[in-house]
Amino acid sequence: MGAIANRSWTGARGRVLTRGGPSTRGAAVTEFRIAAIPADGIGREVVAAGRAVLDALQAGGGFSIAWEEFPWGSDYYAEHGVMMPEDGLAALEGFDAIYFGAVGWPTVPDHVSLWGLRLRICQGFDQWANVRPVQFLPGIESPLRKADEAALDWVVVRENSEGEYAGLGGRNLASRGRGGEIAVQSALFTEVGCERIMRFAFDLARTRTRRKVASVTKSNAQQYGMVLWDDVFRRVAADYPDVETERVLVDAMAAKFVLHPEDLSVVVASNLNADILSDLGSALAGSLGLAASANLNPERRFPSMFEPVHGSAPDIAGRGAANPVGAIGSAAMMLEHLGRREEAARVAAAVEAVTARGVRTRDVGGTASTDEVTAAVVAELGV
Ligand SMILES: NC(=O)c1ccc[n+]([C@@H]2O[C@H](COP(=O)([O-])OP(=O)(O)OC[C@H]3O[C@@H](n4cnc5c(N)ncnc54)[C@H](O)[C@@H]3O)[C@@H](O)[C@H]2O)c1
Ligand SMILES: O=C(O)[C@H](O)[C@@H](O)C(=O)O
Ligand SMILES: [K+]
Ligand SMILES: [Mn+2]
Repeated sequence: MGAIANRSWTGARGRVLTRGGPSTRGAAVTEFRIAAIPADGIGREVVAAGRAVLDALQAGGGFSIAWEEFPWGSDYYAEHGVMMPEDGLAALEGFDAIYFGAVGWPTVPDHVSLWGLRLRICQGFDQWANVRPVQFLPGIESPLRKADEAALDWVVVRENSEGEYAGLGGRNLASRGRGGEIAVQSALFTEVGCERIMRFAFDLARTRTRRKVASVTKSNAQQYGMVLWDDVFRRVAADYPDVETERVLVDAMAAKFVLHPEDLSVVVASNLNADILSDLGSALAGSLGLAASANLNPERRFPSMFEPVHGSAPDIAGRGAANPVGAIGSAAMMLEHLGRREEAARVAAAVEAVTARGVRTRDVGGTASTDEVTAAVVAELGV
């Protein structure tokens, strides 16, 4: 996780807050306006944890955070019939960043909750790059026998605006009579969409020790969209002769995650392929609860959104058992995005010190609660 803070997730083109910019109050104190959307289940528990860490950090001076919390999610849906208000995006637009928990609860169909909140924000704000690091933390055991710090250190770069999540298709209940229903779910691949995520991946690879990008494809079976994906990859790669490349079919990449993790650095994949692979990567690092992510609008025309990779985990919600490390790591990525690298590095180092000491939640073999891990991280910050 140290690497989360030490690298620029926006790649070589990374700039600090050109959109709007922070307001300044008093001498050299920067104030960030951050929208918190905890949403559902353990999303609420881990957002509270991440906020506690950031609040402890801001108490130490240098910057301050003006939080505004939005009560959107499945409870809001029960009351209002929508996951967020019609003008919700307009309400978020003026913020410097969005800190998100997780959306989804058994009372609302998952496709309604996901499309009504997370995808509405990601797609509405053109957060087309979803950056999901997979990293080794001290004191945490990986299910991979051979994994150590060097082997488990890669980033899944997820195309976050189109592909299998284009929402194209439909269901026809009537045309073929009872029992004959049909549904079509199409994927959309555009040259522009493929090119921008691939350039992002190559720029990111140039900031890493191992300059390599692996492209995940399925062009043997998907002869239109994925062949375009491959063609664009080849063309973009030609502009980065200093970066090693590889093209791997998604099923083989799943195996490679397990068998040759040391051979990966940046992994670029379409929306659905990356969604699946990033959960596998998190599990290999030890738990879904460890993984951080950033939904970036790299041009900074809109706020970017930071959230743990995991969902609302109804099976453990409300018990104080959620691992807050993924959410805290996402808060560190948010700080880095806001230009506070030094503080981001301190958060990452504090988390590493805490896991190394054995203060861990149950999913990673410990006995500590969400609050205990959070308090240990805050104490470690020493502010
Ligand atoms: N970005 C998001 O908001 C997001 C992501 C994934 C799933 N979802 C939604 O979340 C709901 C539950 O989905 P799911 O069960 O498939 O995935 P999940 O990520 O919520 O949980 C999968 C498993 O991992 C465990 N887990 C996840 N996060 C953990 C943490 N921080 N600490 C300890 N254990 C953790 C859970 O207990 C569960 O056993 C669904 O409604 C789904 O649509 C939302
Ligand atoms: O966007 C998705 O696919 C889901 O919310 C979730 O699985 C995620 O990874 O964000
Ligand atoms: K999430
Ligand atoms: Mn997922």
